[in-house]
Amino acid sequence: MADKLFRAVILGPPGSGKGTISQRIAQCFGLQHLSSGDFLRENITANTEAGVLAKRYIEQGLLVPDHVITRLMLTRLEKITRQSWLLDGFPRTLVQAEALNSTCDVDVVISLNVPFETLKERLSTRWVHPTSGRMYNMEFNPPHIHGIDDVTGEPLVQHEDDKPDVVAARLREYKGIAKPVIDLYKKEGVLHSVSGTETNKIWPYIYSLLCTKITPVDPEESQHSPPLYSQ
Ligand SMILES: Nc1nc2c(ncn2[C@@H]2O[C@H](COP(=O)(O)OP(=O)(O)O)[C@@H](O)[C@H]2O)c(=O)[nH]1
Ligand SMILES: Nc1ncnc2c1ncn2[C@@H]1O[C@H](COP(=O)(O)OP(=O)(O)O)[C@@H](O)[C@H]1O
Repeated sequence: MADKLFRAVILGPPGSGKGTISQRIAQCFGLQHLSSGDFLRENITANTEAGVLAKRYIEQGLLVPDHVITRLMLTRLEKITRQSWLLDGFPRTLVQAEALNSTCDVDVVISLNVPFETLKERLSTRWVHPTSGRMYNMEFNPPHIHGIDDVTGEPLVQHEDDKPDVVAARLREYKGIAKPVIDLYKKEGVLHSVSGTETNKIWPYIYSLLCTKITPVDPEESQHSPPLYSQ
């Protein structure tokens, strides 16, 4: 079980906790965490051709065109031949899921269901440290010093697409687009749906599920590590 490369995908609307849960999975199970959103933001910062194009869509709360994100992600995945991975934010559309399927088999898909009101609240109070991807929630897991990353002391930023006007557009768009992706993975028998309003309550289920498929890097530590949130 430990030797086979393991490929996982986490699905869920913006704000459902994909990034937060992916960081825990990566830490506990040693998977490489690949976030399409982080990857796009890196491209925007580096001013690549794909980044310049993506920026126009992201600022309006729209999805980046399938061919742009698919090329970026699949090129990245081709280079990862020896490490198990977890995709966060990709695939988001049926076209993307089919493109991924044509290159590899996915072992597990985790789909997060979180109520709409909870999502809106979380996104409008989300701030990040751009270099590391560390996420904060101004009400729930705030930084020690307002607006400053706990580890580096650098300023936190709010993603353009987490600003209130854009959030509503993103959530509306997600609903219709995600269903065919979820249906595809259900049909393939790899889908595991988890519902809840709190990451800490969802996490034990995900941890147990993954333990049936892959060996934790450090089982002792992962079972006893303190929760990120106190809710
Ligand atoms: N209130 C609350 N906030 C959470 C919880 N889990 C994650 N968050 C915060 O909600 C925001 C969205 O989470 P994130 O992991 O970025 O979601 P993603 O958009 O699906 O990747 C971030 O600010 C997180 O710190 C939770 O259980 N409760
Ligand atoms: N797979 C994708 N397909 C199209 N656009 C994407 C994809 N992944 C990310 N994006 C774009 O980047 C933005 C930020 O993505 P991400 O950080 O994953 O958002 P969140 O974590 O809030 O769900 C999205 O709103 C979208 O415009």
